[in-house]
Amino acid sequence: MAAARQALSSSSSSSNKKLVECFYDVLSPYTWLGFEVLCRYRPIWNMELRFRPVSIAGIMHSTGNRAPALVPKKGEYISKDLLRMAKYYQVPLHLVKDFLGSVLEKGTLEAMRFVTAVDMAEPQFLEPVSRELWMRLWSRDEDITQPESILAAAERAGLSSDQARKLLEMSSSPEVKNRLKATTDEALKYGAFGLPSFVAHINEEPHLLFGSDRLELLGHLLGEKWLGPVPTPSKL
Ligand SMILES: N[C@@H](CCC(=O)N[C@@H](CS)C(=O)NCC(=O)O)C(=O)O
Repeated sequence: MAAARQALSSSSSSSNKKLVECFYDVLSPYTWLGFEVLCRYRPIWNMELRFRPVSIAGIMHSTGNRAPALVPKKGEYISKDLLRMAKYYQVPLHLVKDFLGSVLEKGTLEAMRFVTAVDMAEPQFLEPVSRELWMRLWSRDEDITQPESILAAAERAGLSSDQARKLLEMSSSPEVKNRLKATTDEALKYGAFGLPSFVAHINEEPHLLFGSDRLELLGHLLGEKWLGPVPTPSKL
């Protein structure tokens, strides 16, 4: 909350942009869809978009929730829904063959600690590093748990191998672990129970929205027009 207040005061003094926080973990495929569409709207809507890395495992554990894919019928539905949404949202998402074993079991804690280190030390790389991790896992079905996988994503995002190694070292520090936990706690305080969780700050009131399918409503709350998942200049 303190971070949101600080971002609000520094942004609102220089512009009227409304702060939108996107709480995310690269384990979540639905979040990737929402993340990409919000990036497309950043130059269109009068908003300041802030990416906030969290731990989805921490959110699930604290709220007593669990991954919907663990309910077999939901898992079946989600496999179809994700592909339909990916096509509609124009995000190159494909299904992971062994989601329960290779993703849920191993988790993304190391990857999200790395992302948090990037946020703290090289914030200009936060967006591309997150995208490259999603590309590895949810587009090419590649590992993101091993250090070399994380380093490969970081270098693809434009970090030098030296920078990436330093960030990897930093990602096991208490500062980074505490920051990831603090951001996860912030999301929980806003009422998050899953991801993506977006928090729109309107008239100093935080509004929590859950789901990549809530972006039209987000636009409505911001007083902005929804132009579909792929807004083009001709529609402006
Ligand atoms: N309808 C939502 C589904 C989002 C979703 O299922 N997110 C998962 C992680 S990928 C989650 O956290 N689910 C928690 C829940 O459904 O309670 C969307 O379109 O984004």
